Amino acid sequence: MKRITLIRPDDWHIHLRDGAALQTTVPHAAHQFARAIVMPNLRPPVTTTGSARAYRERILAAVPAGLAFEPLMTLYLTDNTTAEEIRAARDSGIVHGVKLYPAGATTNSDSGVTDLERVYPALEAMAETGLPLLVHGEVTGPEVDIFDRELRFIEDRLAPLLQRYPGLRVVLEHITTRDAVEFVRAAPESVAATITAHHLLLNRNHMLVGGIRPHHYCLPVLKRETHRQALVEAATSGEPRFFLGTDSAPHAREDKESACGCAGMYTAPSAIELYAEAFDAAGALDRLEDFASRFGPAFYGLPVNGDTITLEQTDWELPTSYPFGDTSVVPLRAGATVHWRRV
Ligand SMILES: NC(=O)N[C@@H](CC(=O)O)C(=O)O
Ligand SMILES: [Zn+2]
Ligand SMILES: [Zn+2]
Repeated sequence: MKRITLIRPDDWHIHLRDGAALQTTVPHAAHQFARAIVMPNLRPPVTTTGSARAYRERILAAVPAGLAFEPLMTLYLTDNTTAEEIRAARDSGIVHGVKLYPAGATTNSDSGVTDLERVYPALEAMAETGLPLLVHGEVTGPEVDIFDRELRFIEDRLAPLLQRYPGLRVVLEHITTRDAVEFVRAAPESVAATITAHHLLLNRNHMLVGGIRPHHYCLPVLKRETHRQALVEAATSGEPRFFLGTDSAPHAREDKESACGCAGMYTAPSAIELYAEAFDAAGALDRLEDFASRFGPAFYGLPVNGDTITLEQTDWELPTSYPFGDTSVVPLRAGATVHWRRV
């Protein structure tokens, strides 16, 4: 039986939600990962260090006894974020990034940035202090096809932004296209990208062929197979600027299985196993540890974790759903087989 031991991984992009949902999301994350970059798109969003500190306490209160889990907090960038707020965040030691959601791009992004010019003072402070900008890289104009929104963001928004702030540290989150891979490769070393397990495993046929599958709908939306292949190639390349970020994004079952379903896949319960499947399929299991456990800490200037996890190639079935507050959440692979398992 194939087995692999890794330095304990971290998740550099997760949605834990809030309130009762934390009782589900935090244990799932903490069983997998030592640390996670926690996205701030709550309602209302986490826009200040004070609210990040309070959210961090609520997360820590949901960590199961006996597990160590460190939430790495982020602020939600708005048109009104000041340079002082950025400096306070940096000085706090608990905030590790600032998230740019173009207004209207994704779940709970209506308080997002309407025009990059409005956040120049905040970006300047980030470039000065080295606090990374974490980017949901999609434009939102109704005239732009949903499959082109990442590329348009890169060319029309991100490239000029990096010209203006060459020192700015940027993580292009949950990349989905060959174009994004090429952009990161050509960009300065201060630019990196996270890649999800679902974008390594699925293409848009998995969402649309044989019936529309709301649990395979996320943003940026799944792309064609050639893009998936480019992502696998990047993730398994050993290049340190591509690292693990699950973008695990739970929504209540009824909000997904709906005439207007929410975007997001819940991958936290079996995230590292799903990555192992993708790396194994590419014949690159020996590259998983760097991607999952070393490159993220290196980018964020943090030490690698001191303990390990072991995975073995065994089939097991994921539950069809998990409790989620007073409702339920359907994970990716619900009721189906996962081919790797933590031991
Ligand atoms: N990825 C998603 O499809 N959804 C995320 C938001 C995001 O990361 O864009 C969510 O918060 O639900
Ligand atoms: Zn996003
Ligand atoms: Zn996300």
